[in-house]
Amino acid sequence: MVTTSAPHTDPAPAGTAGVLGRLIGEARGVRSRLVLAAFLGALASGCAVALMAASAWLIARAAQQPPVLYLLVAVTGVRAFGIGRGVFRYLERLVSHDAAFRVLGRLRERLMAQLARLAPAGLPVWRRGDLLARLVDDVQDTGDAFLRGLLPIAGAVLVGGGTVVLSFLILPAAGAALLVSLLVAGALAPALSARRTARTEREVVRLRGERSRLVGEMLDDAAELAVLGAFDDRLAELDELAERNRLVTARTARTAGIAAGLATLAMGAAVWLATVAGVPAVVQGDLAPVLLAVVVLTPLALIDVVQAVILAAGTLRRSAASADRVFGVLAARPVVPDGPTDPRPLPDPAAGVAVRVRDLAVRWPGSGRDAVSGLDLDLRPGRRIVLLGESGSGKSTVLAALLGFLPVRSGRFTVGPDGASGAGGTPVDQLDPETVRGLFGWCDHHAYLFDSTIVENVRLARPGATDEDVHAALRGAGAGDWVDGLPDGLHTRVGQHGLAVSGGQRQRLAIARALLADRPFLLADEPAASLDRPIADAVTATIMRPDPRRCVVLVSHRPQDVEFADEVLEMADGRVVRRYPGPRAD
Ligand SMILES: Nc1ncnc2c1ncn2[C@@H]1O[C@H](COP(=O)(O)OP(=O)(O)OP(=O)(O)O)[C@@H](O)[C@H]1O
Repeated sequence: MVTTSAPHTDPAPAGTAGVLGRLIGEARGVRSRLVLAAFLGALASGCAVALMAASAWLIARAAQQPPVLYLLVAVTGVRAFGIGRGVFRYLERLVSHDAAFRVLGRLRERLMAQLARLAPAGLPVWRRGDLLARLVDDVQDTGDAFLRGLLPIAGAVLVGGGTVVLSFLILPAAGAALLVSLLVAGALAPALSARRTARTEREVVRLRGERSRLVGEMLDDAAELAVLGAFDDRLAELDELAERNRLVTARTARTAGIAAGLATLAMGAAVWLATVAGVPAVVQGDLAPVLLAVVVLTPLALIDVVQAVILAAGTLRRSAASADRVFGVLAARPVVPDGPTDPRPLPDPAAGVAVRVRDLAVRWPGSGRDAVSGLDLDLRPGRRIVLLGESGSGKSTVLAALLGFLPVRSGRFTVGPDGASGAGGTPVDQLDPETVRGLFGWCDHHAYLFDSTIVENVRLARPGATDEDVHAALRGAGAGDWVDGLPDGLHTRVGQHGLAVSGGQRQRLAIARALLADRPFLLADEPAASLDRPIADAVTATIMRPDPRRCVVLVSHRPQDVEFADEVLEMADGRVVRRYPGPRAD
């Protein structure tokens, strides 16, 4: 079976500033939307501050009992700011989410393309659950860097700066006091909390990946763990992770709480300082009494703004840790290099294609030795080759190499028209890897079935195929009678992971897929493994049925399978140790 595993360690985490810089780089094309969102956010917060200032002025002025006409503008202003706050916040949400989702959409597309480049040999460097956490939760958190991080901070700077200028114009001492308070509340408090929680935010994200990995493994292997009695150990491990997560989260929350308290105190100090500076100014006639209410009360409206900055600072650190994990996937180098920019054309498959392998050596990522070496192989239309050998002798690796899942370390691997000499073939590294892979059909005993119908599961191999084509492939795979006997026929659902079908039926669906794909080369990796002898014989006979257009390579543990072969290769320790013609050889 073609599976891979290699230890993976993420590179050292990048600093928050570096990751955020890269994230801003990712926002190409939506930057004007982000700037607009920052302005709309500032307008919404600005309306809240203006509402407080206008209300303060209105109350103070009303206390002087002027003709009501003098109050009308302020009354209208209070209404307008009250409405404006909601309207601008709504618009800000609309624009910022639109921008963030565009960035995330592009990021997800690139991640999917990267997974396709890495699969299959390069993917298992991440455990499944961890990779899933990176693709779902971490990408989501990455979007928060804009929505709950950068934008609230940009809005706070704009509205905080504007309020300081306003206060300064009314009473310079109050403006200066507000500036200092804002620096303490909006910069010093978040910076202090950042120092204390720099590692914990990263740890929260890492623990989430760990948890996801563990839960994934428990769900995948639930039956085996239950039988082995190992479920409780896993649950205990999960509990331990949850406890560590609780401790780390509590520490982060405590620090954020202290920072929020400090910020509130600083803003309270701004109110107090404005009062201390404002009252003598009123007594000396330097400040109108109604404006005293404005400079004293306005800082209160900024408390929400600075609290949002403190939350944003925490969000930015967590988002940066998440984005770093996402960028880690994007930065992974594929095991097999991308194809040439200007690939040579393939021979026309209809006219017959031949694959020629000479002295080929390949090795798995992370392994220090070649899994297969010195391999010679000739695949031509109509040939049936059986690979025999002990477990671990390298049979599946030969198929992985043919499928282009592993790079050629040494030797020759060429594709050319049938009948051409070796020199007539083109080396695979000069061809488009996808096109070369398109020459091969693949069928192994772990064929994955999606929770869908039989027809859709088989049609995966050729998306444009009609129901009749699928039915013909199923008949070819010896599953025609079984499918016809089902109440819903082709449209019967196979259940989650194909649990509603037996092992033999699953194999036949896998063969039907390979037949429907109708590729010139069919690679079958122990398709009859774990099947009863009569069913295994029937499945193998179906795959090895003579077809002058198709070449089949069968990996098998069953010596009796040589009866179908033109050529038999026996492998041991990654090398072909014996090669002889099969009974069907010309
Ligand atoms: N992902 C991998 N990473 C590292 N080494 C691997 C990997 N997959 C296979 N190998 C190694 O390659 C060698 C050949 O394994 P391979 O799976 O090709 O043997 P096989 O003959 O197909 O065995 P089986 O019959 O059990 O499937 C073994 O030493 C194995 O440990």
